[in-house]
This record gives sequence, C-alpha cells and structure tokens, in this order.
Amino acid sequence: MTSPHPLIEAQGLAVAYRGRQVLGGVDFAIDRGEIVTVVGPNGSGKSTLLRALLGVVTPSAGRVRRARGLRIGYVPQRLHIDAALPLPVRRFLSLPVRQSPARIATALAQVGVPDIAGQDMATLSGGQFQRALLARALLSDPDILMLDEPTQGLDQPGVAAFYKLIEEVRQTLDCAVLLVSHDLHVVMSAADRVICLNGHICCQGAPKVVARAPEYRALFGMGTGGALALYQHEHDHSHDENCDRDHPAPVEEIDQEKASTR
Ligand SMILES: Nc1ncnc2c1ncn2[C@@H]1O[C@H](COP(=O)(O)OP(=O)(O)OP(=O)(O)O)[C@@H](O)[C@H]1O
Repeated sequence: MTSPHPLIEAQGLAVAYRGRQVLGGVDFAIDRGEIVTVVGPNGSGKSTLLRALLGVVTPSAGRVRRARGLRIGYVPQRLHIDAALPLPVRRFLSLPVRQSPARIATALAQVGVPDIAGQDMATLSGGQFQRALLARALLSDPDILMLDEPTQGLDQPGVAAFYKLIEEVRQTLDCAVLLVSHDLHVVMSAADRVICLNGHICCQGAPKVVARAPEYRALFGMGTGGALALYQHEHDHSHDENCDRDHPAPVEEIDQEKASTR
C-alpha cells in the first residue's frame, strides 16, 4: 500500500505510438524508500512506462502526477557513446550539469569505481560503464532513481553486485528506486514490490506473492518460484501482499486528462 503522497503516481495511464496502444489502464504509485521492479516480456511496455513517468512520453489517456520539485535520476536502457570521440568519465559526469571534481570523486566512490575518473568512457568494462551511468544519475541527488535494465550485459556476479549497490544507495539516499529488469531471480529478491507488465499490469505485489500468481507464471514459467527460495531476503517490514489481478478498463473508459508536467 502506498502513502497518500507518493513521489509519482499514474492513474489510468495509456500510451500509444502512432495510434497503436502499447500500454493501457496502468495505475501506479511509488513512495520514498521503496524498490519497485517492473518485469515483463520484450515489448510489454516497460521502458514506455518509465518514459511516461519521466514525462518524456505523453500519455494518450490517464495522467501522471509527480511530487512538486521531484528530482529523478534516470539510467537509460541504452546509451551509445561514439568510441571515436574521447570522453573521459569526469567529463561525462559533468554533462549536462557541471560538477565539481570533489562531487565527481564522491559519486564514483559511492558506486564502487573510485579510480575511473580519468578513463575514457569507451574503454570501460560493462560493469564500470553501468556504474558510471549510476554515478551520473546520483549526481542529481535524486528523490527517485529510475533504471531501465541496468544490468544488461553483466555476468551473474556483476548483476548481484549491482543490485547490492542499488540497495546500499537506496539506504544512503533514502530515495525510491524504480527499475526494469529481466534478471528475474535477483530482482525478485531485491525488490519490495514487483509489477508484472504486459501492455497492462497483469499482477503486482511482494515478490513471493507475484511469483505464485498464475499471470506471472504464464509469462515466465514455473521455474522462478523455486529459485526464489534461494534468494529470498529477510524483511523487517510488512507488505501489502495482494496480487492485483484486475485487468484495465477498455481505453474508451479511461480519463482523457493529459499528464501534468510540473
Ligand atoms: N518510439 C516508438 N515508436 C513506435 N513504437 C515504439 C516506440 N517505442 C516503443 N515502441 C513500441 O512499443 C512497444 C513497447 O516497447 P517498450 O520499449 O516499452 O517495451 P519493453 O517492455 O521495454 O521491451 P524490451 O524488454 O524489449 O526492452 C513495442 O512494441 C515497441 O516496438
């Protein structure tokens, strides 16, 4: 259950590209301190949901509300950097907002790569690159971090280390974390809440509840439930364990109010 004053809230959110609806009837809210993970098959609208919450995609129906003055740190799914153009990490971190060397050093230390400031972005390993992107997102001192498949291309230990880092960052900054991922096993253990998306929210709830939901199993198979037991972490707080099985209203019934872009 989210609070009456979430950081971001969407109601009846729908998105269409050139008249083709890819997301519909999405009700969503996230509070400070929560880690929420969005899972779903390729093309199910995960990146679109993040982009609509960010305000870079205009909803075709429904609305998005962001808390006044909300600072969002965004790590995109892809970022192509031309290898022919030298771009030291410290300069990359100063784009688009100039940052002091001290802040850059702090951010790089925070994400566990204190020695790469002078290295060229094109020469970073996959894990170092992802950490540099995360450092850049942290430099905005975010209330919420949005990460779109941040562990793509990392090996399993790299993935596990990255999620551990996210958890540490959440604790240090007391920010919310919204992430999209395909790393089902680790995600299911690291998130407070999992949203299973397939053009609409198929089901959502605490990881162990979602893992049992027939909608989740229909999308991801039965295997994850077993693996979950290995990764399940200890919670010192309670969850709303209701798995929302309601499917969205047809598009025609959704509030047509456009997103506010405060
Ligand atoms: N700019 C765009 N113009 C037209 N169609 C788009 C655009 N962006 C995404 N789509 C389409 O919208 C649908 C949802 O895409 P989206 O990238 O949100 O899915 P996803 O769940 O993030 O997928 P993946 O797991 O493969 O990254 C897909 O069918 C995609 O082709």
